[in-house]
Amino acid sequence: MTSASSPLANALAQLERAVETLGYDEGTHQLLANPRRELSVSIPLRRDSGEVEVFHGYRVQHNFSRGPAKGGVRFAPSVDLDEVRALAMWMTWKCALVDVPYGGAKGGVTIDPRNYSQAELERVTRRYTTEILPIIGPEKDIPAPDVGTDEKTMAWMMDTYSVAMGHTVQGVVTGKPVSLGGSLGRAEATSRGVVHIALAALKHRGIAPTNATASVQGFGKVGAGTVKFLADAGVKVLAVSDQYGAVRRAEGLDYAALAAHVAETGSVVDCPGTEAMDPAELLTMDVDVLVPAAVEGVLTEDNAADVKAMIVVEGANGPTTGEADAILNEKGVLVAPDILANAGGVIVSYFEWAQANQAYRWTLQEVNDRLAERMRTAWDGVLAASQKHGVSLREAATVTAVKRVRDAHEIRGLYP
Ligand SMILES: NC(=O)C1=CN([C@@H]2O[C@H](COP(=O)(O)OP(=O)(O)OC[C@H]3O[C@@H](n4cnc5c(N)ncnc54)[C@H](OP(=O)(O)O)[C@@H]3O)[C@@H](O)[C@H]2O)C=CC1
Ligand SMILES: O=C(O)CCC(=O)C(=O)O
Repeated sequence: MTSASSPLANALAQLERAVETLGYDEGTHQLLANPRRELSVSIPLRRDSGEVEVFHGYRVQHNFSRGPAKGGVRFAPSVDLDEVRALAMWMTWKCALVDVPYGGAKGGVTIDPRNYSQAELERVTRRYTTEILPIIGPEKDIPAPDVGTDEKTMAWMMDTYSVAMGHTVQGVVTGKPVSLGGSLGRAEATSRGVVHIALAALKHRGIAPTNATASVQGFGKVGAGTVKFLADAGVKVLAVSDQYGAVRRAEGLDYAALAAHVAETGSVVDCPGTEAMDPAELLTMDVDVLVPAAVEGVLTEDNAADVKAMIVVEGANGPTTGEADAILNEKGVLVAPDILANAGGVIVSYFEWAQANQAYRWTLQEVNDRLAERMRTAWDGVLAASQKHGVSLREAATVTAVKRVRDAHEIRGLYP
């Protein structure tokens, strides 16, 4: 059952508003609301101890009107079919918004990877890949990392798929290790993109980066790089959190010290030179920019009114519930929505796929320059649409993306 503030309810409500604005009929609405294809699988694992455990896994392909489906694979205890449906729908809008030639998909396995050995995670990944193998492929659906997965997961997925095909297929996943055909710059691309948007938003609000402060929720693949690139730009990052707690430093956190401490202990908690703080307080502390970069639904009707940041940059997918979004808009907070702010990852995934298809490697400079250009273009377009129509950045972004997807259906002749 989808609760009123669940990610799926949130994604469907965003779509409904865009459909209303665009004046589409109910048939078109349903075409855009329903995933094209969903696969639920069960994944038996023989644990290192010899016991057998069975996990649930999913791959949802929301739309392929603009190209093959594209989106990450999440390993987390929260994963269920509705969460994956929401994330797949957001991928469709994200890919359309930044104009990469993909539809949207997402996958996941309901598992807490922290409780399993690397050998167990490899077996889970290989079995999951085998189960979803009939519907993935470089021209069908191209997975990538998300919460709880990484380049190693992608290497196992690529290998499992390639063994089944009888030859190496680099284009079946992105976010692979560079030594296996991954792109230079993919690992940090989402964070770089988040920071391009944060800096554009600060500029729009007339705040110099060197006068700005920020807090970042999450210190994983997206959050850690965000701390680094914000600090590199001169922004003082005052606080950061992970699943275990939060830390702060009034003079600004030292990224290198945090990264070294996390490499040693697995958490930002107790990093030397920092003070412990309540993780909930990080979301409402007095900073210019708040970057939620962990999970969905963290800004809610219960804390949105207390948010002091005047800029929120959504590194995570769906961190703001519909109710919180309305409160933040009412307060005049500039919310850079997920489908814009965290699109750097899929943009460089597209570059990685293009490099695999071309069998030609781009330099890091080329990747970063092209990423920056695409993020700037997307920001300018969304800001212009929001100003022209007097709507939030989220509404402007969603309407732009939904229209592109619906237009692709119409041009292809698949339109009802
Ligand atoms: N990776 C990518 O390229 C992209 C990711 N995203 C989105 O960004 C978000 C983060 O993904 P990613 O960085 O890849 O995932 P990771 O698994 O690498 O990191 C997740 C981070 O969130 C932390 N976390 C989890 N739950 C909480 C919580 N309740 N409070 C505070 N921190 C928490 C984790 O803590 P701990 O370290 O303790 O486990 C970890 O630091 C997700 O919404 C994802 O969908 C969006 C676009 C692309
Ligand atoms: O890189 C990709 O293909 C997708 C990344 C992703 O899952 C996301 O943007 O949410």
